[in-house]
Amino acid sequence: MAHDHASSPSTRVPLADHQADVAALLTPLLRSERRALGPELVGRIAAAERRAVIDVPSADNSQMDGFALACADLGAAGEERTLPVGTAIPAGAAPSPHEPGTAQPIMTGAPLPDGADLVVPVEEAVTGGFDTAEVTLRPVDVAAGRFVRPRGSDTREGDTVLRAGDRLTPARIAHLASVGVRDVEVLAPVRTAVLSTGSEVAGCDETLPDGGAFDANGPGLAAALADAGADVVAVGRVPDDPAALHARLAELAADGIELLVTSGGVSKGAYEVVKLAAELPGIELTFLSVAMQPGGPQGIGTATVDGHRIAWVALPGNPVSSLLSCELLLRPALGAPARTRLRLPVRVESDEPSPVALEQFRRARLLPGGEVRLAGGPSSHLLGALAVADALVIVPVGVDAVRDGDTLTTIVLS
Ligand SMILES: Nc1nc2c(c(=O)[nH]1)N[C@H]1C(S)=C(S)[C@@H](COP(=O)(O)OP(=O)(O)OC[C@H]3O[C@@H](n4cnc5c(N)ncnc54)[C@H](O)[C@@H]3O)O[C@H]1N2
Ligand code: MOO
Repeated sequence: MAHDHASSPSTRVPLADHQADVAALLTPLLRSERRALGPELVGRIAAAERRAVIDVPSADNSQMDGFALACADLGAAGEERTLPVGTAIPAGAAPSPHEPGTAQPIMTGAPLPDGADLVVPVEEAVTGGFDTAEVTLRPVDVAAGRFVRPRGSDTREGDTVLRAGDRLTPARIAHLASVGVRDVEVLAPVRTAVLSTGSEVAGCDETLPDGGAFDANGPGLAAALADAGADVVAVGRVPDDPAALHARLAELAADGIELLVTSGGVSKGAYEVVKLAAELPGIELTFLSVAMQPGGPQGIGTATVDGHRIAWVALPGNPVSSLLSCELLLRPALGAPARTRLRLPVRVESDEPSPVALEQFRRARLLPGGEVRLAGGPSSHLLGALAVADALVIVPVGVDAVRDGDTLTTIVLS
């Protein structure tokens, strides 16, 4: 059954409210799974906190190939001292206490013996070296702790090294491994289907009908949803025929789809296929107008087919509208980490009007000097400008124009 909330200005729904509704729809789909650390986890989103199992470094160790010794056996900085060469300490050794009065060869990463308190790098040996009986050192500095990496100076046992919502990156995976974490809880990808609606929409391997459009939304939404952590298992198209859409829903239900994202068919035309399909049994969709541009017309609800319930987010068909809606509604609802938001001065050639009742999202390029320049106009078919944009400038409700030099909140997309 369809519920159509009128879209007069007074009934427009604030973006934040619709974001909350989409998040609530998807929350039951967000489950976690335990996975061993591995390269396939790059981009996955942590579902639980993890803490360091050990101190890193695990012992005070040497930062240089050189000589471990006691400050007391050296003179002032720059002064030469000749010392007998003691027992060498390779990385991985468990050294005995420091032999007082000696300079013990020590390699980078090897534990500092008890009683030694600095390392003089081998480059500061004037004569002799690792394999001579004596070495003459002229250290440029003799401070205790020189070239010693203290135990736990990177991370301490018990430190939080991963929080729920963090995205796993190569550096995070390296850090987790270094502190003894072997596996992590990550969000299980939501089994998702993307359907582009519209009889004018053709696949890139098809002949374009007169006046038609190649399907931009299927590939674009699939990529954006995968980037947000979804498992996109089906990407398809349906014509403006509610029966065809209904038949497709049955296939998706049989395939265990948990989330359906459609584009198109939600505005005010005579052949709005999603709205028409919403009259069919098992479908509960609410249509609304969100106070945003692009992306005003939206739908949300469920389809229950053969006892299988699919969460359904119905996005508008214009390519920029669907992709921006995915960014603002579905990405956070899938648990992806929030994008960086910066307050930046905006550069425009001349005043750019903005609908005062709507939160407007303008495509933009970040400038090297910490400013941002609008790219292309506000129309929601201008996909080329979105393709080169690395930022979205938010023009809030109540603002009627962007003027050169205005400072506005900017979402960094890259
Ligand atoms: N009388 C009104 N007309 C429209 C309104 C309105 O409030 N009153 N809203 C406009 C806004 S805003 C948007 S956004 C669109 C949304 O329309 P639909 O969701 O019904 O989308 P369609 O009509 O199916 O398509 C719109 C546009 O996008 C092209 N399109 C659709 N799918 C794809 C695709 N997969 N790949 C590439 N291009 C696609 C389609 O050909 C149309 O040009 O409604 C406005 N109208
Ligand atoms: O909301 Mo529509 O997306 O402005 O073109």
